Parts: sequence; C-alpha cells; structure tokens
Amino acid sequence: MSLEKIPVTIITGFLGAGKTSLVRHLIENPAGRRLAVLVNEFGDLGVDGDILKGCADPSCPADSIVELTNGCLCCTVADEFVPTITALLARPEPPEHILIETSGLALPKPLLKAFEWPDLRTRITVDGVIAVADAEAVADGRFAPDLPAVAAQRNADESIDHDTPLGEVFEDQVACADIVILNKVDLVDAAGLAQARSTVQAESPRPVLVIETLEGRVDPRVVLGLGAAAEADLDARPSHHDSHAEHDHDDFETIVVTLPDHATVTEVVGKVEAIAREHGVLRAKGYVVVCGKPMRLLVQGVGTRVRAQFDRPWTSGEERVSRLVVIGQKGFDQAAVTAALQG
Ligand SMILES: Nc1nc2c(ncn2[C@@H]2O[C@H](COP(=O)(O)OP(=O)(O)OP(=O)(O)O)[C@@H](O)[C@H]2O)c(=O)[nH]1
Repeated sequence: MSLEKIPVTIITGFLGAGKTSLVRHLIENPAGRRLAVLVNEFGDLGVDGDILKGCADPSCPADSIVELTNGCLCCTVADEFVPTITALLARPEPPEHILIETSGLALPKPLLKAFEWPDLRTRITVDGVIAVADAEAVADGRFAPDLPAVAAQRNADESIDHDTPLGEVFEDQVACADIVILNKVDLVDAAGLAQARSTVQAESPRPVLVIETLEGRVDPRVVLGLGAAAEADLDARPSHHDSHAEHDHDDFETIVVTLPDHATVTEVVGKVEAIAREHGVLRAKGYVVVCGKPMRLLVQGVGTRVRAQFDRPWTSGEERVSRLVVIGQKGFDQAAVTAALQG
C-alpha cells in the first residue's frame, strides 16, 4: 500500500449553484487521475448520483460514484462517511483522487473535522475546498445580511447575528474555501459579475482565488492538486457554528412530492416556477412522466430558473412515477406547494 495520502477535494456551494455540473465536468476531464466520487444530497431521490452515473467514464466507473442520501454527511461520519471512504480505499485499484460533493445546505467545516478520524487521517488529506456560487444569486444579494434587522438592532446588542439563514450557509462555505467558482456567468452582465466577485471577496477571511465558469467548466489542473491539507488548517476557516459542536439544518425543510403525469413540459415548468415565485421555494428537482413520452423528464428548479430535459428512457424495471424533491426555508407552505404541484 502506498504511504502517500490520497487527496480529497470537497465541493461545497449553496443549493443549485452548480456543484453537480462541476463534478460532472471533472469526471469527463480527469486529467489522468482515477477518480471516485461521493455525493451527498437531501431527499432520497438520488438525482445528483443518477446524473453523475450517467456520465461514468473509464477513469471513474459507475461503481466509483457513491451516493449518501441518509441526511447530512457531516452528521453521519461514523455510520456512513468513514465506512464508505474505507471501502473505496480497500479496492484493488483504489482511487487516485476522491471528489466529495456535499449537499447545498451542508457546512463544510464539520466535514473537514471528520478527517481527524483515526481510521482516515493517515490515509487521506483534504487537497482543497472548492465553493461553487451562483453568480446571479450572489449579484442579486440573495445571501446578503438582513438589512432591516441590522438597522433595528444597530444600537442594541452588537453581538446579535443579523445574517439570514441563506447568508450564514453562504458565508460558511466561502470562508472555508480555497477556491470560489463563480458559476452561471451567462446569467449576469459585467456589472453583476463584478458585484458578485466583490461580495465573495468581502465574505472571505483570506485571499481567495475566484474563477468564473459556465456550467462548471474549469481546467481540472486549476482545481485539483492544490495540496492545501485543509484539515490541518481549520482555524483559518471560521464558521458561524464554531462555538457549538453540533449544527443542525433546522433553517430549511425538504419534502418529496409525488405528482400526476403531465400533458406537456411547459405545464411542469410553469408549476415549478410558480412554487418558487409564490412560496419562496429554493430548489426543486426530480423526474416527471410526460404523457406519451418514453423518456423521463429531468426537472431542475433553482429559484424561479427552471430547466427541463428528457434525459433517458424509463427502463422496464423502473416505476414510472413523477417525484420532485422540494427545499425551502423553514415554515414554507408545504401544503400549498404540494397542492400547486399536484393540481
Ligand atoms: N444558466 C446556467 N445554468 C446552469 C449553469 N451551471 C449549472 N446550471 C443549471 O443549474 C441547475 C443546478 O445545477 P447543479 O449542477 O445540479 O447544481 P448543484 O449545486 O449540484 O445543486 P444541488 O445539489 O441541488 O445543491 C441545473 O439545472 C443546471 O443545468 C450555468 O453556468 N448557467
């Protein structure tokens, strides 16, 4: 067995920023490395894993793409994370580089702490933390502090935290990153891009490399092989949750909605746009049956931006059913969202 530690790249970033797109690009352009991928997402539909397995490559075959859908990776370290990594390392041809795609709500720092686990720390190292950000969302100020709360409290208790739940997750992810990928450059103009860049720089406690991308396309040599050993550098990566050992995901809620078959793609897309517009849904994704079509429709909503494409035929052993994972902030009207999607 080699004494060299196997490098692991952690890919973080808010819901729908483009993490899976980046991982997919790296699988397709591995720069000579034999890769393995661990993907963690909310909801048990396994959409990301399915997308990634769809582009499996000899350098990263489908059985090297492992999905962990039982909740947050960093909260299931002993039960899920350690055994999964251990099994990957025990393969006859172990991976030369491991990519971990966290869920969009995950805080990367607790995951970094998992690398201190005795079984792991001598065998793997965190090569780098990459935070993917949606340039349009950042430019729009969707992760900005809650300004009315700041104003109301200005003369009161300075220690009160005025960040919105979205802001906190974004800040933690950027603060932990070695590189920030500003993705979706097609959705912003030059001024928006400059705004997004300066917001990222302002949130980062250290100088951070910011790279602009379309669909996560970046030269793998720029993001892999950083040698950051981030697990040994935790103090430089502040988190909102440093003061308490535990963290939770109570600020957000996830539901899975079963839908009827739809007559047209436009009808589905219209519904997903409407739940974002009217109920503040942050993310919706899953597969939908469109009447008369042998292919399944992959639907992806990020706020009111919705993409839908037929990705592959339904297979004979597969239940032809339409299901979407829907994520919103705590308290979103789940009954109304369900009714809107099922109506
Ligand atoms: N316009 C545009 N859309 C993009 C770009 N990159 C990704 N998308 C779309 O954004 C949606 C979300 O992309 P993903 O790569 O799944 O994002 P993610 O961060 O993995 O999402 P979660 O795992 O749910 O948090 C998909 O519909 C993508 O096709 C881009 O550069 N421009």
